[in-house]
Amino acid sequence: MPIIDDYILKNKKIINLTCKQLPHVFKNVDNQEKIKKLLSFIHSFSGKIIFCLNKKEYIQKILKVLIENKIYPQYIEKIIDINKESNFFYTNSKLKNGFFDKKNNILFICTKDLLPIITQNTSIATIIDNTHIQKNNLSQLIFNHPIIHVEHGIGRYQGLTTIKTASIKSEYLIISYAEEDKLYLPVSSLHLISPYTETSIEHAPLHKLGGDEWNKQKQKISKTLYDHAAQLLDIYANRASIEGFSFKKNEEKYQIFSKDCLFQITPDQDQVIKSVLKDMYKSTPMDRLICGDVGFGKTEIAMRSAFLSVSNKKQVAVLVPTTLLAQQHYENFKKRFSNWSFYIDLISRFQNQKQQNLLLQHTKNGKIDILIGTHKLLLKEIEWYDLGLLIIDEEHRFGVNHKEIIKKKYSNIDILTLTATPIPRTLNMAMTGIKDLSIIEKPPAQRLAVKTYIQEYSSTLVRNTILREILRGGQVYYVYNKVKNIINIAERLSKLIPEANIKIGHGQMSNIDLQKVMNEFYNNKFNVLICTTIIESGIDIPRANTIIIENSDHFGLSQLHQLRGRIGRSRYQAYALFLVNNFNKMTINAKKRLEAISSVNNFGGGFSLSNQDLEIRGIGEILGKEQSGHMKNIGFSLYMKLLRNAIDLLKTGEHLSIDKLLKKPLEVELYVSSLLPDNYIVDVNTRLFFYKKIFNAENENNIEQIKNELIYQFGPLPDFSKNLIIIAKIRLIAYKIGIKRIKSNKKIGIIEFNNKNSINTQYLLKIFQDEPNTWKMKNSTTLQFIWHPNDDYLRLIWIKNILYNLSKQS
Ligand SMILES: Nc1ncnc2c1ncn2[C@@H]1O[C@H](COP(=O)(O)OP(=O)(O)OP(=O)(O)O)[C@@H](O)[C@H]1O
Repeated sequence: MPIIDDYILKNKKIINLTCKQLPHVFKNVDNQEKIKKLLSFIHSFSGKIIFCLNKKEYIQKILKVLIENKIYPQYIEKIIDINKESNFFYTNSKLKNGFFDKKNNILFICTKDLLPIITQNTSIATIIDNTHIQKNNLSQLIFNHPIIHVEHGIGRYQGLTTIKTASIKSEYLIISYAEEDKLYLPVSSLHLISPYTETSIEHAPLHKLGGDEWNKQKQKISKTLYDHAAQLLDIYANRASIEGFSFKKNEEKYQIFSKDCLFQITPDQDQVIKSVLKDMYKSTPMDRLICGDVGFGKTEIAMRSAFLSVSNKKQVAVLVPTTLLAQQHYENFKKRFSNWSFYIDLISRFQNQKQQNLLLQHTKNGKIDILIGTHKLLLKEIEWYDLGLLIIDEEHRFGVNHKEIIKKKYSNIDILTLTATPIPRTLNMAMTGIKDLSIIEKPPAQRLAVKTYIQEYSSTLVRNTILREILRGGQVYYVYNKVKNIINIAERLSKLIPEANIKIGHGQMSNIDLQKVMNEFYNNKFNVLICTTIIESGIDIPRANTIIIENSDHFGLSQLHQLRGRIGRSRYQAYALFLVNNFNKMTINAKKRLEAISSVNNFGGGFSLSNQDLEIRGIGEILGKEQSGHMKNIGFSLYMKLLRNAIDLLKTGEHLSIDKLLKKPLEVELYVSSLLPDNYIVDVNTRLFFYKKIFNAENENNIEQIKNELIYQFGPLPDFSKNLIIIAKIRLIAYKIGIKRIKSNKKIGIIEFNNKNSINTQYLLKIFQDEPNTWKMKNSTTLQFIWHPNDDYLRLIWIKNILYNLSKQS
């Protein structure tokens, strides 16, 4: 799953210079060093540049700096204070026609609330003057925010610093602890820290460096982790022991069914379908979660698995959250299976008792092959002739109670769960491996990312937005979530846009009326549907490509994402306009949600939004009460990390202790300067991002890719950064063969092995023979060496080659 940083850097080329440095540039215009950095950035960047400044006085200051340095005429076409422009559409069209179509570099000056609008445009660098907007990326470290270090506990992140000891330069993360102690953490050890979001920022319970408190907490937690891991292993074992049905392949029929699909499935869809079918061929019951963002084509996967089931004479239940979606699926399944004689039916709360009884009878006697329905499918009275597969669509919409019923009622059949925005509990199950997980990462071809705007309500804006859509022949969802007033909204909009043909749809209408409206909308009989969130789940109307949501600050994050997912489902550009009444009156969490939704404006954001949602809401929601208490002490990320280690240890039958859980990290100190200098990458968060990426890389190829990414974005690697890349590769190999520590001073060094290692002893003997003056055994697990070449880079290459050969088994 790409994290947001990744997305920003890879796809949009937005560089956020939200660092503590920049305000100083503005406040302290005499600081030549900082001005130089800023100017070098402007010179090096070939896209468009926005300065997003909070205070008017900064605008004056930066203008002064730029004009004094003759930057203005050469690099900047125009400087405007966008904040003066109150009407978004005016601003936006101006952006499009006036500035952003031009190839020259542009400097934009604006205040932060307008940033989401401007960043819709590609190739923009934004320079933001405080950390406010960055909060939307919660996975990133924020100055002064609490973080947790596995060995030292909770402290506060205080930025990065370069430290030079005996001519060696490296970069360190500063973490402050209680009593003003500070820890300097080498960037190669970033994996030891995790975010801590359990309390408000101010109330984080900081630990004392070297104190006992943290160790005590960890000891306590190891017991809980043990129990939790054992419980999970029990679940895996139970699952593996349940005997299910193993479906038989019928390649010929399956190929015919696949060929009927109206589109070419994407490689991701293909991969996911293969995993699903493979599960179904096995005799243990499938429990697989398919995560694919809104509109990515999960339904076809459901249909193909259903086909395998019914062609094995096994019934299929398709459980969906709303009657509207049930109806849509019913029609789509009927169309998709129209060349086959399988019997498909729909159960809903709108059927009368007689109709329902008949359905129940047909389900019991096996007449029905595929039954689609809402919670009705969970009724006690439903009995199946021979059920083989349960498909749960929009899993995030079902509560714990429903899931309990499912577990009991459908314990030994195959279950396929589909979701775009998994809820924390499900995410957790996938993370701990209780469920198998497949992800559809990419959308079908020809999709365009929805353009999202967050604006205060304005009737002109609403009129313009609706008109633009209907004039190009498209349709509009207008979401207003209070049934009581919805009729007034319809009147207001009819007056405002007499050109539009408007109708209402909501959950309190009779099923027949609602169905009629939806059918008419589907068939383009009118062009604006004013509706509640009933459309939120799965509704698929390719011609509807604008959505306007009133009071969008009252909606949850995944709800907003789902609603936006109703548009942009074909090849047309779609627009989402999230309206709020008053920016200044929004709650902090509402702001965070809207910032998050506008930042995840791309495809595949559902998964990261789920994670962000989790962080906004706090982790209390993820597990039962018992574990969440303990998690509060150590933070969600660390808890999950330790839990995974605990499961691994238990599997090997090892005794579990906190030291083992923490897996002492590998130490590499090689007496060479290695860092990404701040004149190479100015922004501290971007540096951190790359450090994390480099040291988390899974193999050498990944490191090479990151190196190329750096060169592409920031130019040729400085020498110190070349060293960093080699050190990352050294760490990878060292870890793989079971090395505990590599350490050196200017002349000699040591390589210390773990007791369990996989080094090639033949090669070890060979180096003793070939270079007797260089190598000796210091003790049974430690090798000592003398450094040969003088050049730092060559030394690193030398040691890397030695390790590489030690890792090769003959
Ligand atoms: N490979 C593909 N190529 C082209 N169109 C596709 C492809 N896969 C699916 N589609 C179309 O994309 C639209 C969305 O697909 P689908 O309804 O299956 O999405 P979904 O993943 O279920 O979304 P949601 O989570 O919003 O319910 C449908 O109109 C479908 O026909």
